[in-house]
Amino acid sequence: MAAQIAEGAGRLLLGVRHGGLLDGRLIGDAGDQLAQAWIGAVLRRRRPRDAVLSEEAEDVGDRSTAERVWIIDPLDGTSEFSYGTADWAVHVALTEGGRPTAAAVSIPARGELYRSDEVDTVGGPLTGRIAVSRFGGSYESAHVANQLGLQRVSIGSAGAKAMAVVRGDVDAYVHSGGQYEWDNCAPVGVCEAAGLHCSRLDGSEIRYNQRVPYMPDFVICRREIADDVLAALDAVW
Ligand SMILES: Nc1ncnc2c1ncn2[C@@H]1O[C@H](COP(=O)(O)O)[C@@H](OP(=O)(O)O)[C@H]1O
Ligand SMILES: [Mg+2]
Repeated sequence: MAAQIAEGAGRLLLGVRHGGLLDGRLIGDAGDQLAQAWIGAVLRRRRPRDAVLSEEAEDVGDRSTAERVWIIDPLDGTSEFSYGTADWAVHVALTEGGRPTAAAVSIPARGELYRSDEVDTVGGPLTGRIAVSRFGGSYESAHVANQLGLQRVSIGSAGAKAMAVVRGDVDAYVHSGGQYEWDNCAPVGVCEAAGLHCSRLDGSEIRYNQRVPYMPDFVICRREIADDVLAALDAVW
């Protein structure tokens, strides 16, 4: 279900970009609203008993007592989507007891769909690269890059950066300074299924469906470098 939703919303969003008829703020708003409307309708019809936390909607259901909560970002990387690049994503995760148990991330402009039930374990040679935000990343990510000698690669959208680790394009994605649960829940669900290290910057487990859905810091990286990344962070975090 998560994968179908991520793929379907991705098709809708490609439709929103069709023909270059909209631009700027208008295209971002249209994308956010249309993807949210469709995803909300699907979950109401198909999973009426589950609670839903989405960037673009009021909370649905009582998240404080619900065991099953869908955490959705209908369009992550709205500014990249508006700008016309390919680094934007749809995030769909089911959490149970605060952990993602089924997750999908689509990167529609690349024709890619990542799903926790089918993703391969990430292997192959390390690349010596780290994904950072288009806005340059944080002090902590720069420190990790310097300590491990990683080259920084700018990618928009949390989902697109996380999937760059899954694809094997980069070895790590280190974020601090703010994000919400919808920005990283489905990406973390896919990355965990792909055998990657995922934790808060202090090394603790990432838990979702908190009362205030703020998830401001995390690291996603290849297991081979996880100890070194956490040791580097220990000095600054
Ligand atoms: N300091 C911060 N506080 C809140 N949200 C942040 C943030 N930094 C990044 N984000 C959100 O995380 C997503 C990826 O950002 P970035 O590409 O800069 O890494 C974006 O989501 P949206 O595009 O869904 O708004 C962005 O809004
Ligand atoms: Mg987002």
